[in-house]
Amino acid sequence: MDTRLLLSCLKVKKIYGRLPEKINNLEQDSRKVNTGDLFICTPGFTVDGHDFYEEALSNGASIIVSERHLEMDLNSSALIVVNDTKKAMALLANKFYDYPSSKMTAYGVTGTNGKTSVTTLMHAMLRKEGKTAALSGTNGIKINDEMFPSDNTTCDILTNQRELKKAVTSGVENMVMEVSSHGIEQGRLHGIDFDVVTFTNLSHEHLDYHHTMEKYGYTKGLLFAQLGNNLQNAKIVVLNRDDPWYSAYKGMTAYEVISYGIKEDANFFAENILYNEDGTHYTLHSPEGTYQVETSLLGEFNVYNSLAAIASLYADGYSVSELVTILKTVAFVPGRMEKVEINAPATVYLDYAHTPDAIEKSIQSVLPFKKRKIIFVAGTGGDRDKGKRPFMAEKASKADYVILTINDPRYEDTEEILRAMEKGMQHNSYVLIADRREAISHAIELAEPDDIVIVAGKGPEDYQIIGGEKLPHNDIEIIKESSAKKYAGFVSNTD
Ligand SMILES: CC(=O)N[C@H]1[C@@H](OP(=O)(O)OP(=O)(O)OC[C@H]2O[C@@H](n3ccc(=O)[nH]c3=O)[C@H](O)[C@@H]2O)O[C@H](CO)[C@@H](O)[C@@H]1O[C@H](C)C(=O)N[C@@H](C)C(=O)N[C@H](CCC(=O)O)C(=O)O
Repeated sequence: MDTRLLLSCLKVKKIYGRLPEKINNLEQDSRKVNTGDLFICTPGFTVDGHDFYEEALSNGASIIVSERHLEMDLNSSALIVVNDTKKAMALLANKFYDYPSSKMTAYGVTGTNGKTSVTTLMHAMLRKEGKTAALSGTNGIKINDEMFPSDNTTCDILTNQRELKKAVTSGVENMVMEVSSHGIEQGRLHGIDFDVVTFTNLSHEHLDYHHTMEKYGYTKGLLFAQLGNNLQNAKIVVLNRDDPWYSAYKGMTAYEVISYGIKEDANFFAENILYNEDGTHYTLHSPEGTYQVETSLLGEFNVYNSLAAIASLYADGYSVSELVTILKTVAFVPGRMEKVEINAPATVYLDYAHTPDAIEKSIQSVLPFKKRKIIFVAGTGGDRDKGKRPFMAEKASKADYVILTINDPRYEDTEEILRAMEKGMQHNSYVLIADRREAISHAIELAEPDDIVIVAGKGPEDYQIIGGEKLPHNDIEIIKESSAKKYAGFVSNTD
């Protein structure tokens, strides 16, 4: 791209050296820089990108964007000094990739729990409507039906803009993005021109990062408030009417609000809810009339998730009756109360729940059809929000038997993690097993006919982080292997 055109979006303090005519690429990681790239030095949580400008230069960077003066050979490269490199990166990325989000219908979904379910549902429903759609979130980036891995739930600004550009270039007209509070706080969303943003719920999570619920809630709210930065086209905010943050978020946005819920009067209101093993049925009152909704998704939290997905797509003009019909055909959201197909007299679900609230909802969702015991595998992560641990165990205590284990130990002492969780246990039917594989096998080993096992914590993730290493790990495979071992020779009555 022409350098002067690119830089026209920036307010620079000073330019040193001679600018090249063209820039090949933007990069924030010195290790990935190639000849002719512009390298932006950003201060991080672990290291400062300014410490790597020499590596970027030796890899061929022709421009360094920095917050301070740097010693470098200004005959072969240029230095641009700005006040805030993170903000500069957002401006440069949008300009370089030509504002891709403004060329598509962009949906953003935020909240503590339910982001992956709502975005996955919306993406699946858009695809079933025959639309082109990208999905970005915890499970990676999906362009139409092709999946690509990604490092964060909400990618960094450069990755976001690059992937959006890729989607636009391949003709994609819609994108659905999971928006994390880290993403909002770190400016990973700057310049993304959302058309509809949706809030699921807010509960205890990430307090290692945000410190208080007030700060966490306020950060989430910025997504609704910052929509006001771009007043060019109509935008809609979709809010959970039953969440205590509803009024605050309604007040923070300048845009029209559509509400959904099952308790307080809402634009999309569900009643007569029936839960059973094969799914959920409810009556939906909507601005377009009343409909009977049938979904194979389990539990009250999925009533909220399905309402959020329907309301968000309605906000962009889809007909409620069509959405209700399409919802019936969406089988499940991977790793979210997903029934694992095994040849066994017990039922096993895989779930991503790793917050107190999500664990409570996960157990609640099977209570209506509980016949015998509920065995719950509860896992938490090392080096992450430590305050939530006892509360997770407290909620897990609603199950008859609990196995406390670890999702990703990272660098933390596993005994310490388990002991912290254990403090919240409300009964004595539990065991601590640090090794996740062993914990899952133990749950399956204990399960008797008609028991329900819920393996929670990692959902469909295919790795485990131990120390600094990302090792292969798959809960579903372990469930299947353990069940095959325990129930070898079992013949189902329905076969
Ligand atoms: C604490 C945190 O959020 N860190 C995020 C942050 O990293 P950072 O700013 O600390 O980066 P850093 O490693 O210190 O490096 C600073 C700069 O030096 C550069 N560098 C570094 C090393 C080098 O050799 N050369 C070099 O140029 C880096 O490219 C970077 O530009 O910015 C990076 C790019 O956006 C993120 O990938 C990274 O997420 C880390 C991996 C992470 O684990 N984040 C979690 C907490 C997170 O964001 N989670 C949410 C999900 C929450 C939910 O479940 O709801 C998410 O959206 O994923």
